Amino acid sequence: MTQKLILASNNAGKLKEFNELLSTVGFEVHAQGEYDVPEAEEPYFTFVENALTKARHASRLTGLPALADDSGVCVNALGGAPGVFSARFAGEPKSDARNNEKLIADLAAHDDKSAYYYCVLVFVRHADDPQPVIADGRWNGVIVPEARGAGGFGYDPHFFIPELGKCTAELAPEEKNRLSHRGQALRALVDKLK
Ligand SMILES: O=P(O)(O)OP(=O)(O)OP(=O)(O)OC[C@H]1O[C@@H](n2cnc3c(O)ncnc32)[C@H](O)[C@@H]1O
Ligand SMILES: [Mg+2]
Repeated sequence: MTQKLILASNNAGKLKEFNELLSTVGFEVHAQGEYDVPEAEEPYFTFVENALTKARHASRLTGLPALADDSGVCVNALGGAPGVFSARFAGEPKSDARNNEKLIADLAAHDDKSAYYYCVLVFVRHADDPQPVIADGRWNGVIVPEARGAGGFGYDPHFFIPELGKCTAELAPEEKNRLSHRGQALRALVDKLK
């Protein structure tokens, strides 16, 4: 039996990756936008609290199980910034282009360009689920000043994987999903749901 699930996100890049990742796992996936769920507040300083809030919000408004993702890029020389603030690093309105510009400018004076993507997923069976299912994933890379590639979203044109010699925007969708923080987290989550 397929189980209906709400993806508690408005980010088109994430939704595309989740549709690819979840297509094989027996869930009928609906973005929260299909149910007119507005964006939830993300007031917290931890990924897990923001993800839990987003999942509960979507589940409360739809009456369905919900999966939320809170993620970001954490840059070591910047003390882990932009981290939980990745989506709005350069302020409102959200803009990948301005976020990337600010990241490159802030890092220009630093030799250490190492960074990692981090993703927490939270699944709730209902809005007040006392046992949310939580999984995370991490993907190490290096921030490069020149944009490369047209795939992915967000910081992908500047997130370089030394072992592949490519930025994550240069990867085929399947390759990104196989390696990414989100792919790792989703496989761990699905294992916990079995
Ligand atoms: O909250 P929702 O609606 O899911 O969408 P969002 O874009 O606001 O998502 P987050 O609050 O979790 O912020 C995550 C940001 O981190 C960045 N990010 C996360 N995963 C990424 C990935 O796989 N590739 C590139 N950038 C990523 C990107 O800038 C995202 O906007
Ligand atoms: Mg957000």
